[in-house]
Amino acid sequence: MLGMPDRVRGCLFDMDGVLTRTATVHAAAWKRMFDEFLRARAERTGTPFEPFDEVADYDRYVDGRARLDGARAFLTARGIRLPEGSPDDPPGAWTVHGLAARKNELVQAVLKERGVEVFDGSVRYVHAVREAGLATAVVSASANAGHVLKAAGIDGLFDARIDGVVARRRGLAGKPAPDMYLAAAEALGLTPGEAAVFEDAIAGVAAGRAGGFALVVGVDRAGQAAALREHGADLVVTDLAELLEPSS
Ligand SMILES: O=P(O)(O)OC[C@H]1O[C@@H](O)[C@H](O)[C@@H](O)[C@@H]1O
Repeated sequence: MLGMPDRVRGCLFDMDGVLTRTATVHAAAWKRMFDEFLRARAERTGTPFEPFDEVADYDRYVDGRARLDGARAFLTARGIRLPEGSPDDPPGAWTVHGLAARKNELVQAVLKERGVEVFDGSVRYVHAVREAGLATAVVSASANAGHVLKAAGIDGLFDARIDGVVARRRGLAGKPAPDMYLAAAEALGLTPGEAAVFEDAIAGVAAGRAGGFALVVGVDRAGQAAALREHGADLVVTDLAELLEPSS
């Protein structure tokens, strides 16, 4: 039913890039923040400025991961060691917290200015899933998820939400660990074998595979179908509306 095995009784949706058109907002904010930092550091150390790649670096190091995890992963990949700092660090300070705070400042400014758009095919699919009697949850690394869902007008479509705020409070490991998806299935009263995962990020499909879910659907928004399959997607679509077609 709806492209899923019959044993599936609940659907667990990533948010940025699956439900809402916000992955590009995050990618642009990561680029602006890291480029500000990398340029200043290059000047200070007399080394060449190598910008953040909005596609390759985003997909590989930060997409789907919690803000601090993403900041750390990219810095480590560049061989840059910064102090961890603390949540009180001013945005832009040369610490993991400071850079993450600057990225969040940029994301929030864009969301405030432009609002949030949804993927219509995804919203139609969520409605169809609910009409079929299945439970739904949002599983997002973002600490801004509650605000984004509300701004998009779709917060009422989900029975549970495990987001960046909940993960921090409960000490859940972020994607690619399966913990957030497992917590969402549990919140719906389901086993992983009764739930399907919908993800556009490499770290997200990897979390779905690691959790042993009934189905992992990769949503390819950036021409990375092969990588999504390789890391855990059982099937890949470019839009969830494809799963509404009668042949599926
Ligand atoms: O910074 P936030 O809003 O807590 O979001 C954390 C991460 O959330 C994920 O959903 C995005 O794919 C990442 O790009 C983002 O950085």
